[in-house]
Amino acid sequence: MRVKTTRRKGTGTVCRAQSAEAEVLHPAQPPLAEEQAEPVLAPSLSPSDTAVLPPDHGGGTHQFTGFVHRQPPLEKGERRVLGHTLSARVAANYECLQKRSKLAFITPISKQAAFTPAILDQIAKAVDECISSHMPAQVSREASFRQWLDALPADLPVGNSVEVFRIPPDDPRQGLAASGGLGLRATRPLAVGTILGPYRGHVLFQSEFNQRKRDPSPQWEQGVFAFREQMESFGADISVADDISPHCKALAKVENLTISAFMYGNETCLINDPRRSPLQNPCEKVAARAVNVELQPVLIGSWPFLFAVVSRAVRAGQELLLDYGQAYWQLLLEVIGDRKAADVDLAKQEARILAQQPQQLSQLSGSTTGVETQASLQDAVPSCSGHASACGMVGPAGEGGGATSSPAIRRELEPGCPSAGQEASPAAQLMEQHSISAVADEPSPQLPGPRQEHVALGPNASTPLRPGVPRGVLAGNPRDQARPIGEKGAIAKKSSRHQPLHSQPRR
Ligand SMILES: C[S@@+](CC[C@H](N)C(=O)[O-])C[C@H]1O[C@@H](n2cnc3c(N)ncnc32)[C@H](O)[C@@H]1O
Repeated sequence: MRVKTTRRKGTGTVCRAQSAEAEVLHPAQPPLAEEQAEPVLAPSLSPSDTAVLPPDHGGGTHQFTGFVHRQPPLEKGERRVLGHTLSARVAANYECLQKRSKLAFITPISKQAAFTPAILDQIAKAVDECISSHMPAQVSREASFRQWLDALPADLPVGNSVEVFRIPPDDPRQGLAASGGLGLRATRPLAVGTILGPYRGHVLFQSEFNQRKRDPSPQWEQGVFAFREQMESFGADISVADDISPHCKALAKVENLTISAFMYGNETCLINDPRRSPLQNPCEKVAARAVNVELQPVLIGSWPFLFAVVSRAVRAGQELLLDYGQAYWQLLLEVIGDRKAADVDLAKQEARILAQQPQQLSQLSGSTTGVETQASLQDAVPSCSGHASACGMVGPAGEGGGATSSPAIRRELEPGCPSAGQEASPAAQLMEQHSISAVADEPSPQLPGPRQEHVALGPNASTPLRPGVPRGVLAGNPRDQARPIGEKGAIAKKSSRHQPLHSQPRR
């Protein structure tokens, strides 16, 4: 969701005093009788009959989901702020920007009339109150803005005004219930401006995100394409308009940021899209009244954080719904197409190998069953030795599953692997003797090659789940510098082999 900001001076901003004085709100907050926002409430899930509890992130395949109780541990250099786990590179930029920040503000970035200035003010105040109520006791209200920033809590809870539920089988949205989908609903009436919580996730530069989605953890057993699908499905771009503020020029020049809730998410990552059949018709439009939540970027100091905020009054029991945007669904369709093509390709290869050489393969593996033969074949497929992780390969059979034997996947994922000119491994030589490599190396016309992806939406496009963002100089490395963002109101997607498609992934 790349959102053009039309921030009005003096609105939607909470100014925190730099001095030892108490915080100053300005402008004065007008009372909003009907649309009184509430700060995020204490954590807990309502134990209703259909409520679903999140899995722990603690090993086993169940960790591979969006909504997790415990997030993965921090990697070296990473930092967790307000539910946003910043990669080491992002964290370095964050620290640098915040250190130099002259902005002692909490500023929701206004976008496309989603919220009135009064509601933006209210959001700013609610964020401030929510953060303050989760600050360590030693950071008083009189702390300087810098101290306050340094002490921002690692996470903020989602209150018990929402609960997770399983989508019922009679839900009119095609495929949502069948995929075992979860959703989020209100447990009581929610007013416009209510903050549901941070959109918790892993914040990466776009280039890091592209690398990460090709590099699943060794425990992931469903192939690289399925991993990518999940990463995209829970991804959102953190979008800040270039002219967000004269104080934030540096930020506007940072490379695009993506946040993925996959394996990191809280309840907010379960907010569904209201479209009926977006996977059949990704261009399906959404009636504004069907949407009741926005992913709202809020600048805290000089850094944008994403919060899920109620944008239309919600009744108790009503599902919370977010317009993912057409670009999301177009990209998701593309990703699903890639995954299916890889599956088909793999199945074909395995069938052909088994049909052609069952006897020899049995002898080769010393086994007599087809299953064992497949397993030993996967063992024999040359791997990117020493590059397993960087190449996105999932290792030997038993760890990575059959998907790694797909040449298409290897083509896409093995930039660091031995090239054709290099000496083949003993296993590869053995395979060659048995006519296996010819099959494995056959090009697959259905499969896409590596692609460069970039999705950005202009201010007039409907909001995709993936917000777009900043570009820039702060990334330091020229390779990380901004890529062009599309024309206003347009979708810009670069693909070396594909026509521009739009948006996003799914589970
Ligand atoms: C961010 S997740 C939302 C939570 C998801 N339902 C779950 O159970 O994890 C986004 C995914 O939910 C599914 N989804 C959301 N809205 C949908 C809709 N209107 N129709 C079909 N699938 C939908 C898609 O699989 C999509 O990629």
